[in-house]
Amino acid sequence: MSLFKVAGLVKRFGALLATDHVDLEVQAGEIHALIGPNGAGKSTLVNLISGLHAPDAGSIVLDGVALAGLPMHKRVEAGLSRCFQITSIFRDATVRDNLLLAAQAHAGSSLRFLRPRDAEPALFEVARALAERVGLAGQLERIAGALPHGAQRKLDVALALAARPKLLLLDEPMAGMGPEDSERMTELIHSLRGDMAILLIEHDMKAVFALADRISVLVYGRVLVAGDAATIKGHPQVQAVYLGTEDEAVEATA
Ligand SMILES: Nc1ncnc2c1ncn2[C@@H]1O[C@H](COP(=O)(O)OP(=O)(O)OP(=O)(O)O)[C@@H](O)[C@H]1O
Repeated sequence: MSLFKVAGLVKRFGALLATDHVDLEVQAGEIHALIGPNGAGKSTLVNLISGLHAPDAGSIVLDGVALAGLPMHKRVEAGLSRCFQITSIFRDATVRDNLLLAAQAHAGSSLRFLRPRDAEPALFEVARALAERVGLAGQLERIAGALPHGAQRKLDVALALAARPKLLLLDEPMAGMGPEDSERMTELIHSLRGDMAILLIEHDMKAVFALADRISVLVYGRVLVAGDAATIKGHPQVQAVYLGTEDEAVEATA
């Protein structure tokens, strides 16, 4: 049984069908990439999943919990965590303070039974472990806004990991990165494999093909095809969408 399932999801913006009866399944521990040309509806789908938009129809289920209709914090409680295209860090605070805030926000019942004097070291340890997880253990005292772009994106991932998600949504984690930082981010995402399921929205095809167990191709709001990297690479309609003319792309989704 899949960990995460989207079925018949629809979102309209006026006359525009931005999400056209989308079905999507992510297995536990799987990295599932969502690709598609500009305007295909990737961000809209991610916004529906995370709760920024309300769907017009369809269901979104994570580990048996129906997410559609739940406020964002309830979705986080259900096991969903999201990294944003624009980083959500506190730029004037240190890396440690960013992580402490995130750790505290998600500590929930795990700290309730500790005395206050024991809770603080426990939070510091969570913050340290999160920094280590993303390769920022040596940067804890640095002001987050002064970190290089690649390190800020890593911090963003660490903040999302603080929620200990079952499903991590990564929205263009390589955006604005040079080849070296992209390579490092690919390694980081690879290191998360198995600990949680990941839904990866990314334009960097090298990273997508290196990481994804399965890929769904979105075109004009619809899933054109879903499959492993070999299936997607060899799919003539996908090639038409990416390499062909607009007409071919329209035919591909017809
Ligand atoms: N809030 C909105 N109001 C009206 N139309 C919208 C809104 N958000 C997105 N759209 C439209 O929905 C369609 C899908 O856009 P979306 O941003 O989801 O695509 P995308 O695949 O994420 O594109 P990109 O790769 O460029 O980020 C586009 O035609 C876009 O103009």
